[in-house]
Amino acid sequence: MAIEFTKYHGLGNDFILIDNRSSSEPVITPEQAVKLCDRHFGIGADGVIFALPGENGTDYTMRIFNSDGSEPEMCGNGIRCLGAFLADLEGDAKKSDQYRIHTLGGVMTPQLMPDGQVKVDMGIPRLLAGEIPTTINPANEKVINQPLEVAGKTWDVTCVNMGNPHCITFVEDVATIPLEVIGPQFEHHPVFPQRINTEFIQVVRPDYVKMRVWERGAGITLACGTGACASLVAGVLTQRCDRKATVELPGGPLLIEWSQIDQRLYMTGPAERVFTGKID
Ligand SMILES: N[C@@H](CCC[C@H](N)C(=O)O)C(=O)O
Repeated sequence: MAIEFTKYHGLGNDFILIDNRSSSEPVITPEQAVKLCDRHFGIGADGVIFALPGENGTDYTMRIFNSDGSEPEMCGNGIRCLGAFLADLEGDAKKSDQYRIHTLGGVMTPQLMPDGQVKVDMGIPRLLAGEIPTTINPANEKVINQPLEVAGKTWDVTCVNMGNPHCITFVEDVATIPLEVIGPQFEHHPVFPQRINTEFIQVVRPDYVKMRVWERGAGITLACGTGACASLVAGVLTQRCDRKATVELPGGPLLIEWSQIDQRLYMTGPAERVFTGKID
């Protein structure tokens, strides 16, 4: 059976999107996803995203496999791509510019903006150690500027769950961080029982930061939407950032706002269709 797919990216964080609306289980296994994501022997992507029927009164459900076949709860760049993909699939039948999407990390709401960007209500960040999850602190305490030994060095880390888990550390110069060496050591550190996404942040101004990321299950990527949101939260909690800032990633900028009114995170950025194809 041939399966149609569309390749999208959000700032170079790239995904294979599959119309899975006629079934509540992904039509591709995690093992097949690993093969499709391979950049030499497959299509090449950071993950495979499925558009499934909505659950609990939502419009649709998003599920995603990382390029290593693991299943994360959420993906920020991916949900912008999913919003654009759904609008394409619905075509003239589209009734709204906004979708309520069920994910394993909670309900997220991407909205297609008139300028082609996608703005997403990413929900309220969770900050307790037990919610990350991490054993750095007792389960009912936050993890803000806590020392963590990784690769023979002590890093001050702040942990934030944006549906998926993030560990943020602030550095002088992101360009000097040997991501491919220390990224895996953060990801597999025993204090993170479900592994971790790790963001290194250089604060240029309170409203402009540079970020590099090592993603759980995908390694170095050009952008991470949930990571950008988690990093802004960490920047506010440690008095380094304004509540609204541009996060500059290797693939380009995301605008992130942590609303004082409803305490929710809002992420605005692009979602680009690249090509369509068929998997035999
Ligand atoms: N790139 C994504 C995050 C994808 C999931 C992540 N690798 C995880 O395992 O949590 C984003 O844009 O948020």
